[in-house]
Amino acid sequence: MIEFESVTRSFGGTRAVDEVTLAVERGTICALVGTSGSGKSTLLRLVNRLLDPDGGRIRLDGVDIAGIAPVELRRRMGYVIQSVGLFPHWTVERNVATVPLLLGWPAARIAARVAELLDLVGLAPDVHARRYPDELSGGQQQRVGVARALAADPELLLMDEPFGAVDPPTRRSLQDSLAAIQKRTGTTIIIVTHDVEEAIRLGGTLAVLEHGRLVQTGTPAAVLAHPANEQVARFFGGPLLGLHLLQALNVGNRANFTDPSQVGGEPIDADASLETALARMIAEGTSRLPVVNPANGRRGVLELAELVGL
Ligand SMILES: Nc1ncnc2c1ncn2[C@@H]1O[C@H](COP(=O)(O)OP(=O)(O)OP(=O)(O)O)[C@@H](O)[C@H]1O
Repeated sequence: MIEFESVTRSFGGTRAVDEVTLAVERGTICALVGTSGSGKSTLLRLVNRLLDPDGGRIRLDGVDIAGIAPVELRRRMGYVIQSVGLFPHWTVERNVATVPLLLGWPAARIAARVAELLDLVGLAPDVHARRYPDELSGGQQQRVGVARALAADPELLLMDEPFGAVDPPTRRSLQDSLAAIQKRTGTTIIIVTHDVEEAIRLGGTLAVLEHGRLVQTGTPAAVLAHPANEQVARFFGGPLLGLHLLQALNVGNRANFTDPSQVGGEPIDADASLETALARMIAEGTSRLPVVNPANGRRGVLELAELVGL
C-alpha cells in the first residue's frame, strides 16, 4: 500500500502539490486526474523520489520512503512515461532486461522473463525481441516500455500519460492489455492521465487534483455521479458527463436477471459498459438486449429504461 500524508511540494512560490493525503491500496489502479498543471506528474515523481516533498510523508507498506535510497526504490517500482525512454542502441530484449540485469538475475531467467513479458504485452518475441526501438511503431514502443517497467515484478507501477502519444484505437488496445496484465499480476498501479475515458476504463479509483489539492477520490461511477464541485463536473465532460457515466457503469448494474422472458440476439456481457450497450441498442434499433454474466453464466435482460436509470 502507498500512503500520502499531507504531502506538499513547491516550485518557487507555487505549491504544485498541496497537502495531499491519499491511500492507494495494494493491487488496485489509481488514476490521478485533473487539468494541466494540477500537480499530477509532480505527485507521481514524489513516489519514486525523482522529487522529494517539502512537507508530509509518503509511506510504502508502512515505511517512509524518505529513508529508502532512490536507486533501491526505483528498482522496486516500474516507471513508464509518454516519451517511453527506450535506449535506442539496445534491442527490445536488452531494453526489457534492464532492471533484471541490474539485479544480477541469471541469463536463462532473464530470457524467459523477457519472452513472457513480450507475449503479455502482445509482441511476438521471435519477431520483435531482436529489433531496435526505431524499427517499431509508437504503439509497439509503448508496449516495450510497459514490458520493461514490469520486468522485475515491481510492487508498484508508476505511469505518466503512458499512452498519450498514440492514436485512439491503439490507445484503447494498450489500455485493455494493461488492464488484463494488472488483473493477472495484481500489480499496484498509479497512472497519470488527463484523458477522461482512460481514467474511467482503468481507474479502480480516481484521485482528482485541482491546483495541487486533492479535491475528490472515489470510483469512477461515484465521482461521475456526484462530482465534488463544478470544476470536477466540467473536467468529466460538463453537459456530456452523463455519457461518461454510462462508460463507468456496467450492464450488470442495471440488468434484470430475474426476467424469464427470452430476448433474441447476441447476449451482451454483464461486465460491458452501459455505453457499449446503448451503442448496440442504437445500432440494432432495439430497446432490449439479452445479457449474460460471463462469471456464472446467468442470463438476463437489459431494458433501455433501466439503462438510463428510469
Ligand atoms: N521542475 C519544475 N520547476 C518549476 N515548476 C514546475 C516544475 N515541475 C512542475 N512545475 C509546476 O508545478 C505545477 C504542476 O505541474 P505538473 O507537471 O505536476 O502538473 P500536471 O498536472 O502533471 O500537468 P500536465 O497534465 O500538463 O502534465 C505547474 O504549475 C508546473 O508549472
